[in-house]
Formats: sequence, structure tokens, C-alpha cells
Amino acid sequence: MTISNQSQVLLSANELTCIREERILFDELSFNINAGDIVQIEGPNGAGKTSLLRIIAGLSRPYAGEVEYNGENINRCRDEFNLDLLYLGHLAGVKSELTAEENLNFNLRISGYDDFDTTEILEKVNLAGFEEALAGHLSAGQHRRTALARLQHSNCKIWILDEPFTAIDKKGVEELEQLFIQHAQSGGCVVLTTHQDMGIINDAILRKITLDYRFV
Ligand SMILES: Nc1ncnc2c1ncn2[C@@H]1O[C@H](COP(=O)(O)OP(=O)(O)OP(=O)(O)O)[C@@H](O)[C@H]1O
Repeated sequence: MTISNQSQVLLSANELTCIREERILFDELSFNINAGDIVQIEGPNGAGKTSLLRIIAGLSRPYAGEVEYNGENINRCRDEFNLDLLYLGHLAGVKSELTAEENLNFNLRISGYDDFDTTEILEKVNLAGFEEALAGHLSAGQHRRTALARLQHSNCKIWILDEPFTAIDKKGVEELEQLFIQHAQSGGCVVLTTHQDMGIINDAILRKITLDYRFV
């Protein structure tokens, strides 16, 4: 099965180079992300996966090269790009001193949504009964689910997710994989890193971009 629609390029990485300290993490790296793509950035610890995700999300600048959204440099269409981007990093914007519900409410509102049902969304991510629990008192997996709940109510086409499966149980991983497939099938794209094997998103569906650094 392939769900990639090659006709619509959403994101283009053009000859990206990233240097950290004395190391070239990647050099003149180019690829397109199309509507319908699920792309895994893979490589060993320290290879530059997070660095690449942050660059294509416009959160840090490459040493050289550029990222385009719908054919335009992301720095020249930042407002439009940010409206279409959902980025979840390692820390994932969950505040320990807020409850699960308050976190979700806050994160959806700052993303511009005002019509949603937090109880229903939290139930979907298996947090029913934990709405009023402080995020700082949740388990690692429940904390991560609080962050990932945002994916249940998103109009953004581009999902960039750094290690979304961390601390998530097997059933939760499968549910997330289904959600990613649904998102891709409806014209979005998912770019993610994970050190974990996926069960449902198999090689026929997944595109991989492999990073392997070398010293300058
Ligand atoms: N802002 C920074 N300044 C200096 N070095 C950095 C910076 N960000 C990342 N690095 C270095 O760049 C390298 C790549 O880091 P990155 O987090 O991108 O790797 P990764 O492939 O995501 O690793 P992991 O699998 O462990 O999460 C690391 O050696 C890291 O120390």
C-alpha cells in the first residue's frame, strides 16, 4: 500500500547543511515531503534527527540551504506556514503545574481553536478520569498522551513529531499509527523520529531518511 500523493509537495528541504561543534551532521541534504507521506528520520543517537526536524519546522536555521513550504521559503511565509504546522518536540509543551485538561485547553487555544470538547479528546487518548490530575503527577506515558492529545483536534497538514512514541504503550502506539495513516490519507503529512519499530506503518507505507554523521 502506498498513500503518498506525489503531485502535491508540501515541504522541500533544499541542500540543507547542519554543522554542530566540529561535526557535519548532514551536508547538502535535499528531499521533498508530499501530501500523503509518512516519513521517518532515522539514525543513531546524535546523528542530527532532532536538529533536522527543528530546521524543517523553522525553529532553527541551517548552516546552508533552505526549507520551502508550498514552493516558498518558510522565512517568507512564516505566518501561513505556522498555521499549517503542528510540531511536537521532546518536551512537548506540557506544563506540570496544570491539569491534563488545562494543558490541552491551553495548547488548543494558543493554536487558534475555540470549538472543542476536552473531555471527549482526553477520552480518545485514554485519559478519561485523569482530566483533573496535575500533569506533573501523571505517569510518563500519560504525560506524553496529554501532549499528543493535540493531534486529535488539528487542521494542520504538516505534523512534525520528535519521538512521539516515547513512553507510550503498545496499544497506544498502534492507535497513533492509525491516526498518522488517517492524517496522511486525508492529504496531510507526518515527519517523525523514533527508535521504535512500528507495527502498522510498515515499509510499504513509510519513507525513510537516514542520517549518519561524520567528522569535518
Ligand atoms: N544547539 C546546539 N549546539 C551545539 N550542539 C548541538 C546543538 N543541538 C544539537 N547539538 C549536537 O548535535 C548532535 C545531534 O543532536 P540531535 O539532538 O539532533 O541528535 P539526534 O539524532 O536527535 O539524537 P537522539 O537519537 O539521541 O535524540 C549532538 O551531538 C548534539 O550534542
